[in-house]
Amino acid sequence: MNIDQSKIPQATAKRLPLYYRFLKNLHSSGKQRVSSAELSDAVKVDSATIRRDFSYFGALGKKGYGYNVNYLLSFFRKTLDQDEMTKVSLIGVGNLGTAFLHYNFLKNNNTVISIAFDIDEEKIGSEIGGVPVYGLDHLEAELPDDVTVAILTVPAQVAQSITDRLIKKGIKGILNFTPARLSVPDEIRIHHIDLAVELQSLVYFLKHYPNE
Ligand SMILES: NC(=O)c1ccc[n+]([C@@H]2O[C@H](COP(=O)([O-])OP(=O)(O)OC[C@H]3O[C@@H](n4cnc5c(N)ncnc54)[C@H](O)[C@@H]3O)[C@@H](O)[C@H]2O)c1
Repeated sequence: MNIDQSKIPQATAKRLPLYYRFLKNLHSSGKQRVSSAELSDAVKVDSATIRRDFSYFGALGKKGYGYNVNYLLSFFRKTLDQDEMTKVSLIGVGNLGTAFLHYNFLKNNNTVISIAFDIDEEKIGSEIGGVPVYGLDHLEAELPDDVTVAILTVPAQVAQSITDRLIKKGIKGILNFTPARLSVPDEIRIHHIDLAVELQSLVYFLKHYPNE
């Protein structure tokens, strides 16, 4: 089935990796079908939302049968480009950056950090978690053209200038962990991740919706 991916709402697209991970586990345990109620319980998304999400990609669960796990998995694999390895760069090999380099992204999807940059002479030339660390001076020379995603874990004050260089070099998407609000051209995609905001939101929900 051919699905126009630009028609999938962003909120739905964001839940795909969640569904994918759970379905992969189901598949490896030998399960062939799953109901939206089971899925809902596992991924903590209400079943009406799941049914709506799945309807965008033509998976219409049958009453009393549920969804075909194989069909969904192959759809997700294609949609999330799981058949292709996505190489990612990481800039700033400090506390956070080092933890990411040690974390095995491959475990859950086909994303791998393949190259890292820093300015610290002690880190430059080393390998951390199997990933080579280069000097930021060599960004333009060393960043391969097929790496189009970058994770930013540098101090906030240098984030914008590094972002400008990354974009010039062809980076299309940035996962920004720094508190800096970055200005980028419209065609560049930035996702901000802020643990403090997430924590605050968690505490807020616990306080105001304790029984949900
Ligand atoms: N989003 C979150 O939830 C969250 C949580 C913790 C920290 N942070 C942010 O993440 C960033 C990194 O935090 P950390 O604790 O790992 O800091 P850190 O000081 O341990 O690491 C920063 C690294 O960046 C390197 N660096 C400095 N200037 C550079 C440059 N111009 N080019 C390349 N590398 C450079 C440093 O040598 C160091 O290795 C900070 O901006 C911090 O505020 C975000």
